[in-house]
Amino acid sequence: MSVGVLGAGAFGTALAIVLAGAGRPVTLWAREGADEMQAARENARRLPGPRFPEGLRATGDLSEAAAAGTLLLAVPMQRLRPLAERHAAALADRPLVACCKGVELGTTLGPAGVLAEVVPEAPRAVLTGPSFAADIAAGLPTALTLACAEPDLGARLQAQLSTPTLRLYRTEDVTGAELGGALKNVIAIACGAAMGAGLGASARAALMTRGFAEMNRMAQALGAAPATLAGLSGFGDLVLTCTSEGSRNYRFGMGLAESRAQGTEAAETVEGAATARAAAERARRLGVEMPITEAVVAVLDGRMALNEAMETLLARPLREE
Ligand SMILES: NC(=O)C1=CN([C@@H]2O[C@H](COP(=O)(O)OP(=O)(O)OC[C@H]3O[C@@H](n4cnc5c(N)ncnc54)[C@H](OP(=O)(O)O)[C@@H]3O)[C@@H](O)[C@H]2O)C=CC1
Ligand SMILES: O=C(CO)COP(=O)(O)O
Repeated sequence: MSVGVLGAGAFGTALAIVLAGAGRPVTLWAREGADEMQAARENARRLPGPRFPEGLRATGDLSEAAAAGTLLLAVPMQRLRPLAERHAAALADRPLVACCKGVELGTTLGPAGVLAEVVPEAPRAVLTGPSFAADIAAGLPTALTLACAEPDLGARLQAQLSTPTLRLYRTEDVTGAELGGALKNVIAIACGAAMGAGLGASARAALMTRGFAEMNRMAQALGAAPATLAGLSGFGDLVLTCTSEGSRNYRFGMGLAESRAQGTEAAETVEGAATARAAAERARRLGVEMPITEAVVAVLDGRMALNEAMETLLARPLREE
């Protein structure tokens, strides 16, 4: 089965490389620079280094990629709706796998919810979990979650998108999988800020653990299963992103501590910034407490300095774990 990847950022390119390397014919659509990539056999701008396998073709013509049997949508979360709206007709009749992590500003929907609104007739799934694009493209072992509410389609996509180095686990809990992938980026910003401020590894462990608790509160309020949050898409991705400077969200948090990140959200893809705001809004509406997320938003919006945010978290009433 052929695969079309829409969005030639780091992640889309890495997925295209590993799938083509495993023998799937893959067409990678880039809105800019496709001819250069196709000639150089490399995405020098977004994922420099890894070479394109023979079965990978880059194109600037979306309809070529959209003709594939399965489509992976690998653009940042806040860009998913404009992309899907613009190309709704081309996306309408084949499985769409959203590969973005986040909550949409305004609607507070995840990627599956956005696709359900824009292209309701297309079967959909979400691919999420702990993986850096560079690791996937280098053929390093990686395990991800493929979430699909339709079990038969989920099983087909799991088989189609697994390779000898990219191992997919399946779940029908789409809400849990997408919230795990979205909310861990907010906690990664908090952890990066704590480490950047020199608060130490114990403080980071506390933020990860209490962050995981608030991820679970939000997810369960929306009907997700705790087991999904404990899996690759929640706990797994939280661990990766909160402990590695390979993460853009974590690095962005470190930058906040050094007062050099405010206003730089647009410089690279930092999904946790918009997601923190959207998740905090959703949590307030649901009556769910998310103190770390609220603290991240307060710092991002310039309403609190980082040390004030930490003091506010530490001054919360003592309670049972
Ligand atoms: N990088 C990683 O390690 C991982 C990323 N992800 C997720 O994948 C998603 C994408 O991230 P990533 O690939 O890293 O991001 P990048 O910043 O590397 O690339 C984003 C890509 O999206 C393209 N894009 C943005 N807006 C549009 C649009 N309206 N139409 C078409 N293309 C558009 C950009 O095009 P252009 O180049 O022309 O600007 C760029 O190629 C995020 O949700 C991220 O959380 C998930 C796991 C791992
Ligand atoms: O989602 C990721 C790892 O699973 C990538 O993390 P960043 O977006 O923070 O770089």
